[in-house]
Amino acid sequence: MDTLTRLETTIRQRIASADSGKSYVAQLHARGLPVIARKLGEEAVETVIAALSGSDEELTGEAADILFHLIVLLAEKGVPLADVLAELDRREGTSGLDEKASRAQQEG
Ligand SMILES: N=c1c2ncn([C@@H]3O[C@H](COP(=O)(O)OP(=O)(O)OP(=O)(O)O)[C@@H](O)[C@H]3O)c2ncn1[C@@H]1O[C@H](COP(=O)(O)O)[C@@H](O)[C@H]1O
Repeated sequence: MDTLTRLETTIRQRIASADSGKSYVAQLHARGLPVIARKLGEEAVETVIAALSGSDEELTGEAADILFHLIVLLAEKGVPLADVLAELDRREGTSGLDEKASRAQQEG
């Protein structure tokens, strides 16, 4: 099992355990979706700041934080990480520029 899938399994177990005294994930779950979504937004901002003015080490840490909180958000919503990976697989090999051009054509 890869790192992100193992992390998703742990996160889902923590959400199910609902023991917020012992688990940060369970604590986030108890605080609810708006708090988790806000946390993801904060981590995104911190990642941008690290990219623009931080070290590679800081950016690595912030990138890990954002991936972690994204998987918490997906788990909270019941969206499997596998679905996101499948969507990326589906997009594989299609240039973003080609996709954008075909969208512009469809929109007239
Ligand atoms: N990968 C992570 C991980 N990355 C970051 N974090 C936590 O995410 C939080 C990041 O928030 P901040 O840096 O903003 O810190 P903060 O100000 O204390 O956060 P808030 O008070 O605002 O919520 C910190 O408490 C980090 O410890 C993580 N907590 C847990 N995991 C993984 O999740 C698993 C389950 O964790 P628990 O639910 O705590 O058992 C762990 O075994 C790890 O594998």
